[in-house]
Amino acid sequence: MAVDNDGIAVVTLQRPPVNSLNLDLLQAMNNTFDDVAKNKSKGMILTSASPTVFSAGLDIMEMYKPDPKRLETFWVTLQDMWLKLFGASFPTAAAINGHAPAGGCLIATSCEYRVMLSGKFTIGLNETALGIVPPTWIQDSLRHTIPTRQAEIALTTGKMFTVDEALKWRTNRGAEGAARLGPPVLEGPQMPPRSPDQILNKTLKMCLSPKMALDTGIIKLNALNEYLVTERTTIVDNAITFGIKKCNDMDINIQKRGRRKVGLIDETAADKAEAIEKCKKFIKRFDKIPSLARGMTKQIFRQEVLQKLLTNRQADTKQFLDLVNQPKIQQSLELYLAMLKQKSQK
Ligand SMILES: CCCCCCCCCCC/C=C/C(=O)SCCNC(=O)CCNC(=O)[C@H](O)C(C)(C)COP(=O)(O)OP(=O)(O)OC[C@H]1O[C@@H](n2cnc3c(N)ncnc32)[C@H](O)[C@@H]1OP(=O)(O)O
Repeated sequence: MAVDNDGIAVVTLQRPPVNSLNLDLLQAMNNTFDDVAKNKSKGMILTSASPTVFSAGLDIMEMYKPDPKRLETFWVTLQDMWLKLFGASFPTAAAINGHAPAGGCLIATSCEYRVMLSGKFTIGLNETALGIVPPTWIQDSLRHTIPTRQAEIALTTGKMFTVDEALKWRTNRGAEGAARLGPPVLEGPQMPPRSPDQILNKTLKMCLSPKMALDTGIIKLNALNEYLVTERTTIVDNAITFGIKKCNDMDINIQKRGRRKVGLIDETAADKAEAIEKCKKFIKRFDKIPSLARGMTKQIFRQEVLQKLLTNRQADTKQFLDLVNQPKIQQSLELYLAMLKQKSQK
């Protein structure tokens, strides 16, 4: 842990090669979170010493052929880590400088703010894809971060989000929708881009002109009708071009406005230093907010989710121990470890 001049603690996970969460690392995290609270730090930023992995999630070695007592302590320590981090009264942010699967995503979603490095990294709760049901409180962490519907789809599909997807969700309207209609007809001498309103107003003006004879007016209206029907694609393209130009003139970012944000991460950064700076900026937002009021408001906001685990802690532990001790799960863990080893040797 390093505390900067502003009193913000930067906590770096440092368990090579992939910061997998074993009992020792979880205990060290818990002690550090207690220190941050005791020192009355202004806030805490979690990051990783690895250049490519924030955290690979739970250390599978803790669950494979486990010692029963250690396994129980491992799970209770993980619960403690989550209760301390999710329930921390001080501001928390994650500078996610690499992959964050499963338990890695849990740490990130337990924080209040997330900045992830742009690049080929992924983040998400992949448990379902591994044949495991994520415990309620782990599901709650995601549901607390992104909209319920997207959380349900992500959890049931074991979705690992790319950085871009984590920031945004699927597209609906906007620039990409326009692209689906084909390339817009750009400005030219024959067809300058005009809004549909401009075209109709001009025709109406012509038709209402006292100089216009009735038969000429009818001919013109018929011509307009034919034009609207046969040239509808061009008209739509022109309307889109017109809209895009207007948005650009008004400095409106249509690319961003057209996409729905999933918000699993709040911002991206080019490197770790920038990610930490952005996290600090988030924490400094609370400089003028009384810290007691802030902390209590956060805890009330998160209370329901925290209380659910506190009430069901023993049952949750028993469920985990029963699951891990199943021969079928032990077999899956063995296969998964072998697969990871094989992949790392390639
Ligand atoms: C199957 C799980 C059953 C769990 C049973 C019940 C649990 C209920 C609780 C549910 C809540 C949380 C669950 C979890 O967190 S489970 C862990 C899920 N994590 C993953 O699936 C990530 C696996 N790792 C990776 O995908 C990659 O390692 C990663 C993208 C993170 C990094 O890739 P990179 O190429 O940089 O590194 P390598 O893959 O080469 O790995 C290097 C060495 O590290 C070992 N490794 C990786 N991840 C783990 C891990 N989670 N636990 C232990 N060891 C891990 C890997 O085998 C390599 O080892 P060697 O160098 O010795 O070959």
